[in-house]
Amino acid sequence: MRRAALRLCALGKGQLTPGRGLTQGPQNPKKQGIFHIHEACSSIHVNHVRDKLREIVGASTNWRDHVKAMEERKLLHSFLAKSQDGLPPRRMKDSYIEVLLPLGSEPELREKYLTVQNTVRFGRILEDLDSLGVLICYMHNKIHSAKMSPLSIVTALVDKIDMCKKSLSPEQDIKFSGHVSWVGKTSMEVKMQMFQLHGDEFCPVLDATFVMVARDSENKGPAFVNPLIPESPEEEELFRQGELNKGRRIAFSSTSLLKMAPSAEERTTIHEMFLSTLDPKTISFRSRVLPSNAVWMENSKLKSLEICHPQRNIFNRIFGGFLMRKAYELAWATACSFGGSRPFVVAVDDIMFQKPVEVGSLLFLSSQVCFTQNNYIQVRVHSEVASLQEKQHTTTNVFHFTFMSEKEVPLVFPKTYGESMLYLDGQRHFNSMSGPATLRKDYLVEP
Ligand SMILES: CCCCCCCCCCCCCCCCCC(=O)SCCNC(=O)CCNC(=O)[C@H](O)C(C)(C)COP(=O)(O)OP(=O)(O)OC[C@H]1O[C@@H](n2cnc3c(N)ncnc32)[C@H](O)[C@@H]1OP(=O)(O)O
Repeated sequence: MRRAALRLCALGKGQLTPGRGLTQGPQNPKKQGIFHIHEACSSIHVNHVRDKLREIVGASTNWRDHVKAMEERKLLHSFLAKSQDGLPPRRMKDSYIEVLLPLGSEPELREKYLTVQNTVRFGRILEDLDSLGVLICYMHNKIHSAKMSPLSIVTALVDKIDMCKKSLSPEQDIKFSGHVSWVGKTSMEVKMQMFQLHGDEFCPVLDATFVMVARDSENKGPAFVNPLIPESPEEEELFRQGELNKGRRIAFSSTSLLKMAPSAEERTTIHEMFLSTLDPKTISFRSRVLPSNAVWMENSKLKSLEICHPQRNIFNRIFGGFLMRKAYELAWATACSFGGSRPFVVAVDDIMFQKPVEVGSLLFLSSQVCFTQNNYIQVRVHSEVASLQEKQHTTTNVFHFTFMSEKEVPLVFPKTYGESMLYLDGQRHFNSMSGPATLRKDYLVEP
């Protein structure tokens, strides 16, 4: 079964090894998973990540110049490699970056990340991870003689994010690091970690794996990426894991309920739920009665609409991080309204960017509770786009979030066959989360 993508785990120092597998120098932070404060000096400021990206893709800060600049990217086509063999291999440390988010020392920056409960907005962290992942891939594919890159790198998948620390403080500096850990022909796996300052040490709080895909200068077709050469047994293990991850993703998608019937056990679950909603007074399959302490799935929905303005775009596509933040915040509100108390996110399952969201489109987000158990609420967010001219809607993403509520929550009951499939899918995502019972209340992550 597929592992949950964002998982809260009890973490002892040393459970994560930042930059693990990297062989030397400043790229090899302490194996124990802790940075000392004086080691933070080589980091770039979080605001510079986007400046650097702008420079690399040749984007402007205003829309009119940006459109022109994107047109000019056509000229970069000639720099694209005809085959992967024509590209020089890179090492993991070539793409290694450290980024500082100085929440402690820059109060004006803190405002952007602050929740009303005085914790860090997790949606903002998702956005930063997305931008960092793209920058890391550009470092891997850097052409040393050119300032701009002919590649358009897009986020394809948030494979997993493991939270490893209790609540994130908005008053302590945060540090990110990451590097490319595996490459295919046109795709790259990126591993990133996040640390927060405690005393004079940066301690691990989050571990993330994204998959990015390289496209040509105009983002119209695939483009080759530089090969990756592991340099040590640790790096070889990371690379091998990347290969296994690819196989695991294929296997997981082939058993999707969109392709295959539910298992016998799952069918029994659904039938028993159906029987428990039949009205004993009428011998009929049609009269349905909601059991006590339960909610019909259709009554657990929240929806939102975004008009996709140019502000958050790359290659005329809306940033993946922005989409993740919007979906996450809607899911949080859905869990809050369903459970009637404050929810804490415990898992984010793989977020697949199936289709781009074009600047100017309408983005419809639809969030729904699809499975519950004890204090846990499994929320699914479906996102689709429509252009202003055409009425036709296209699915771009499906997000799965697991929340833990302060109180026990009602059961959710499907009425239709389609809702039953949503229920089973939610259950699969919930069960793929390892050890929810071990999660503690102080492992808080807010919207
Ligand atoms: C006022 C003006 C303002 C302007 C501001 C401008 C500022 C710019 C600078 C600041 C930038 C900062 C923002 C950071 C941007 C972040 C990037 C994004 O968000 S990007 C936006 C958000 N993202 C999007 O919009 C992306 C939307 N999605 C897509 O476009 C497509 O689905 C696709 C391209 C990702 C794949 O298309 P598909 O037809 O399937 O392609 P192929 O069959 O050719 O396969 C190619 C390779 O991909 C692999 N692979 C594929 N899928 C997966 C997967 N799920 N899982 C794993 N792997 C996957 C597949 O195995 C193969 O690998 P390999 O064997 O070659 O190694």
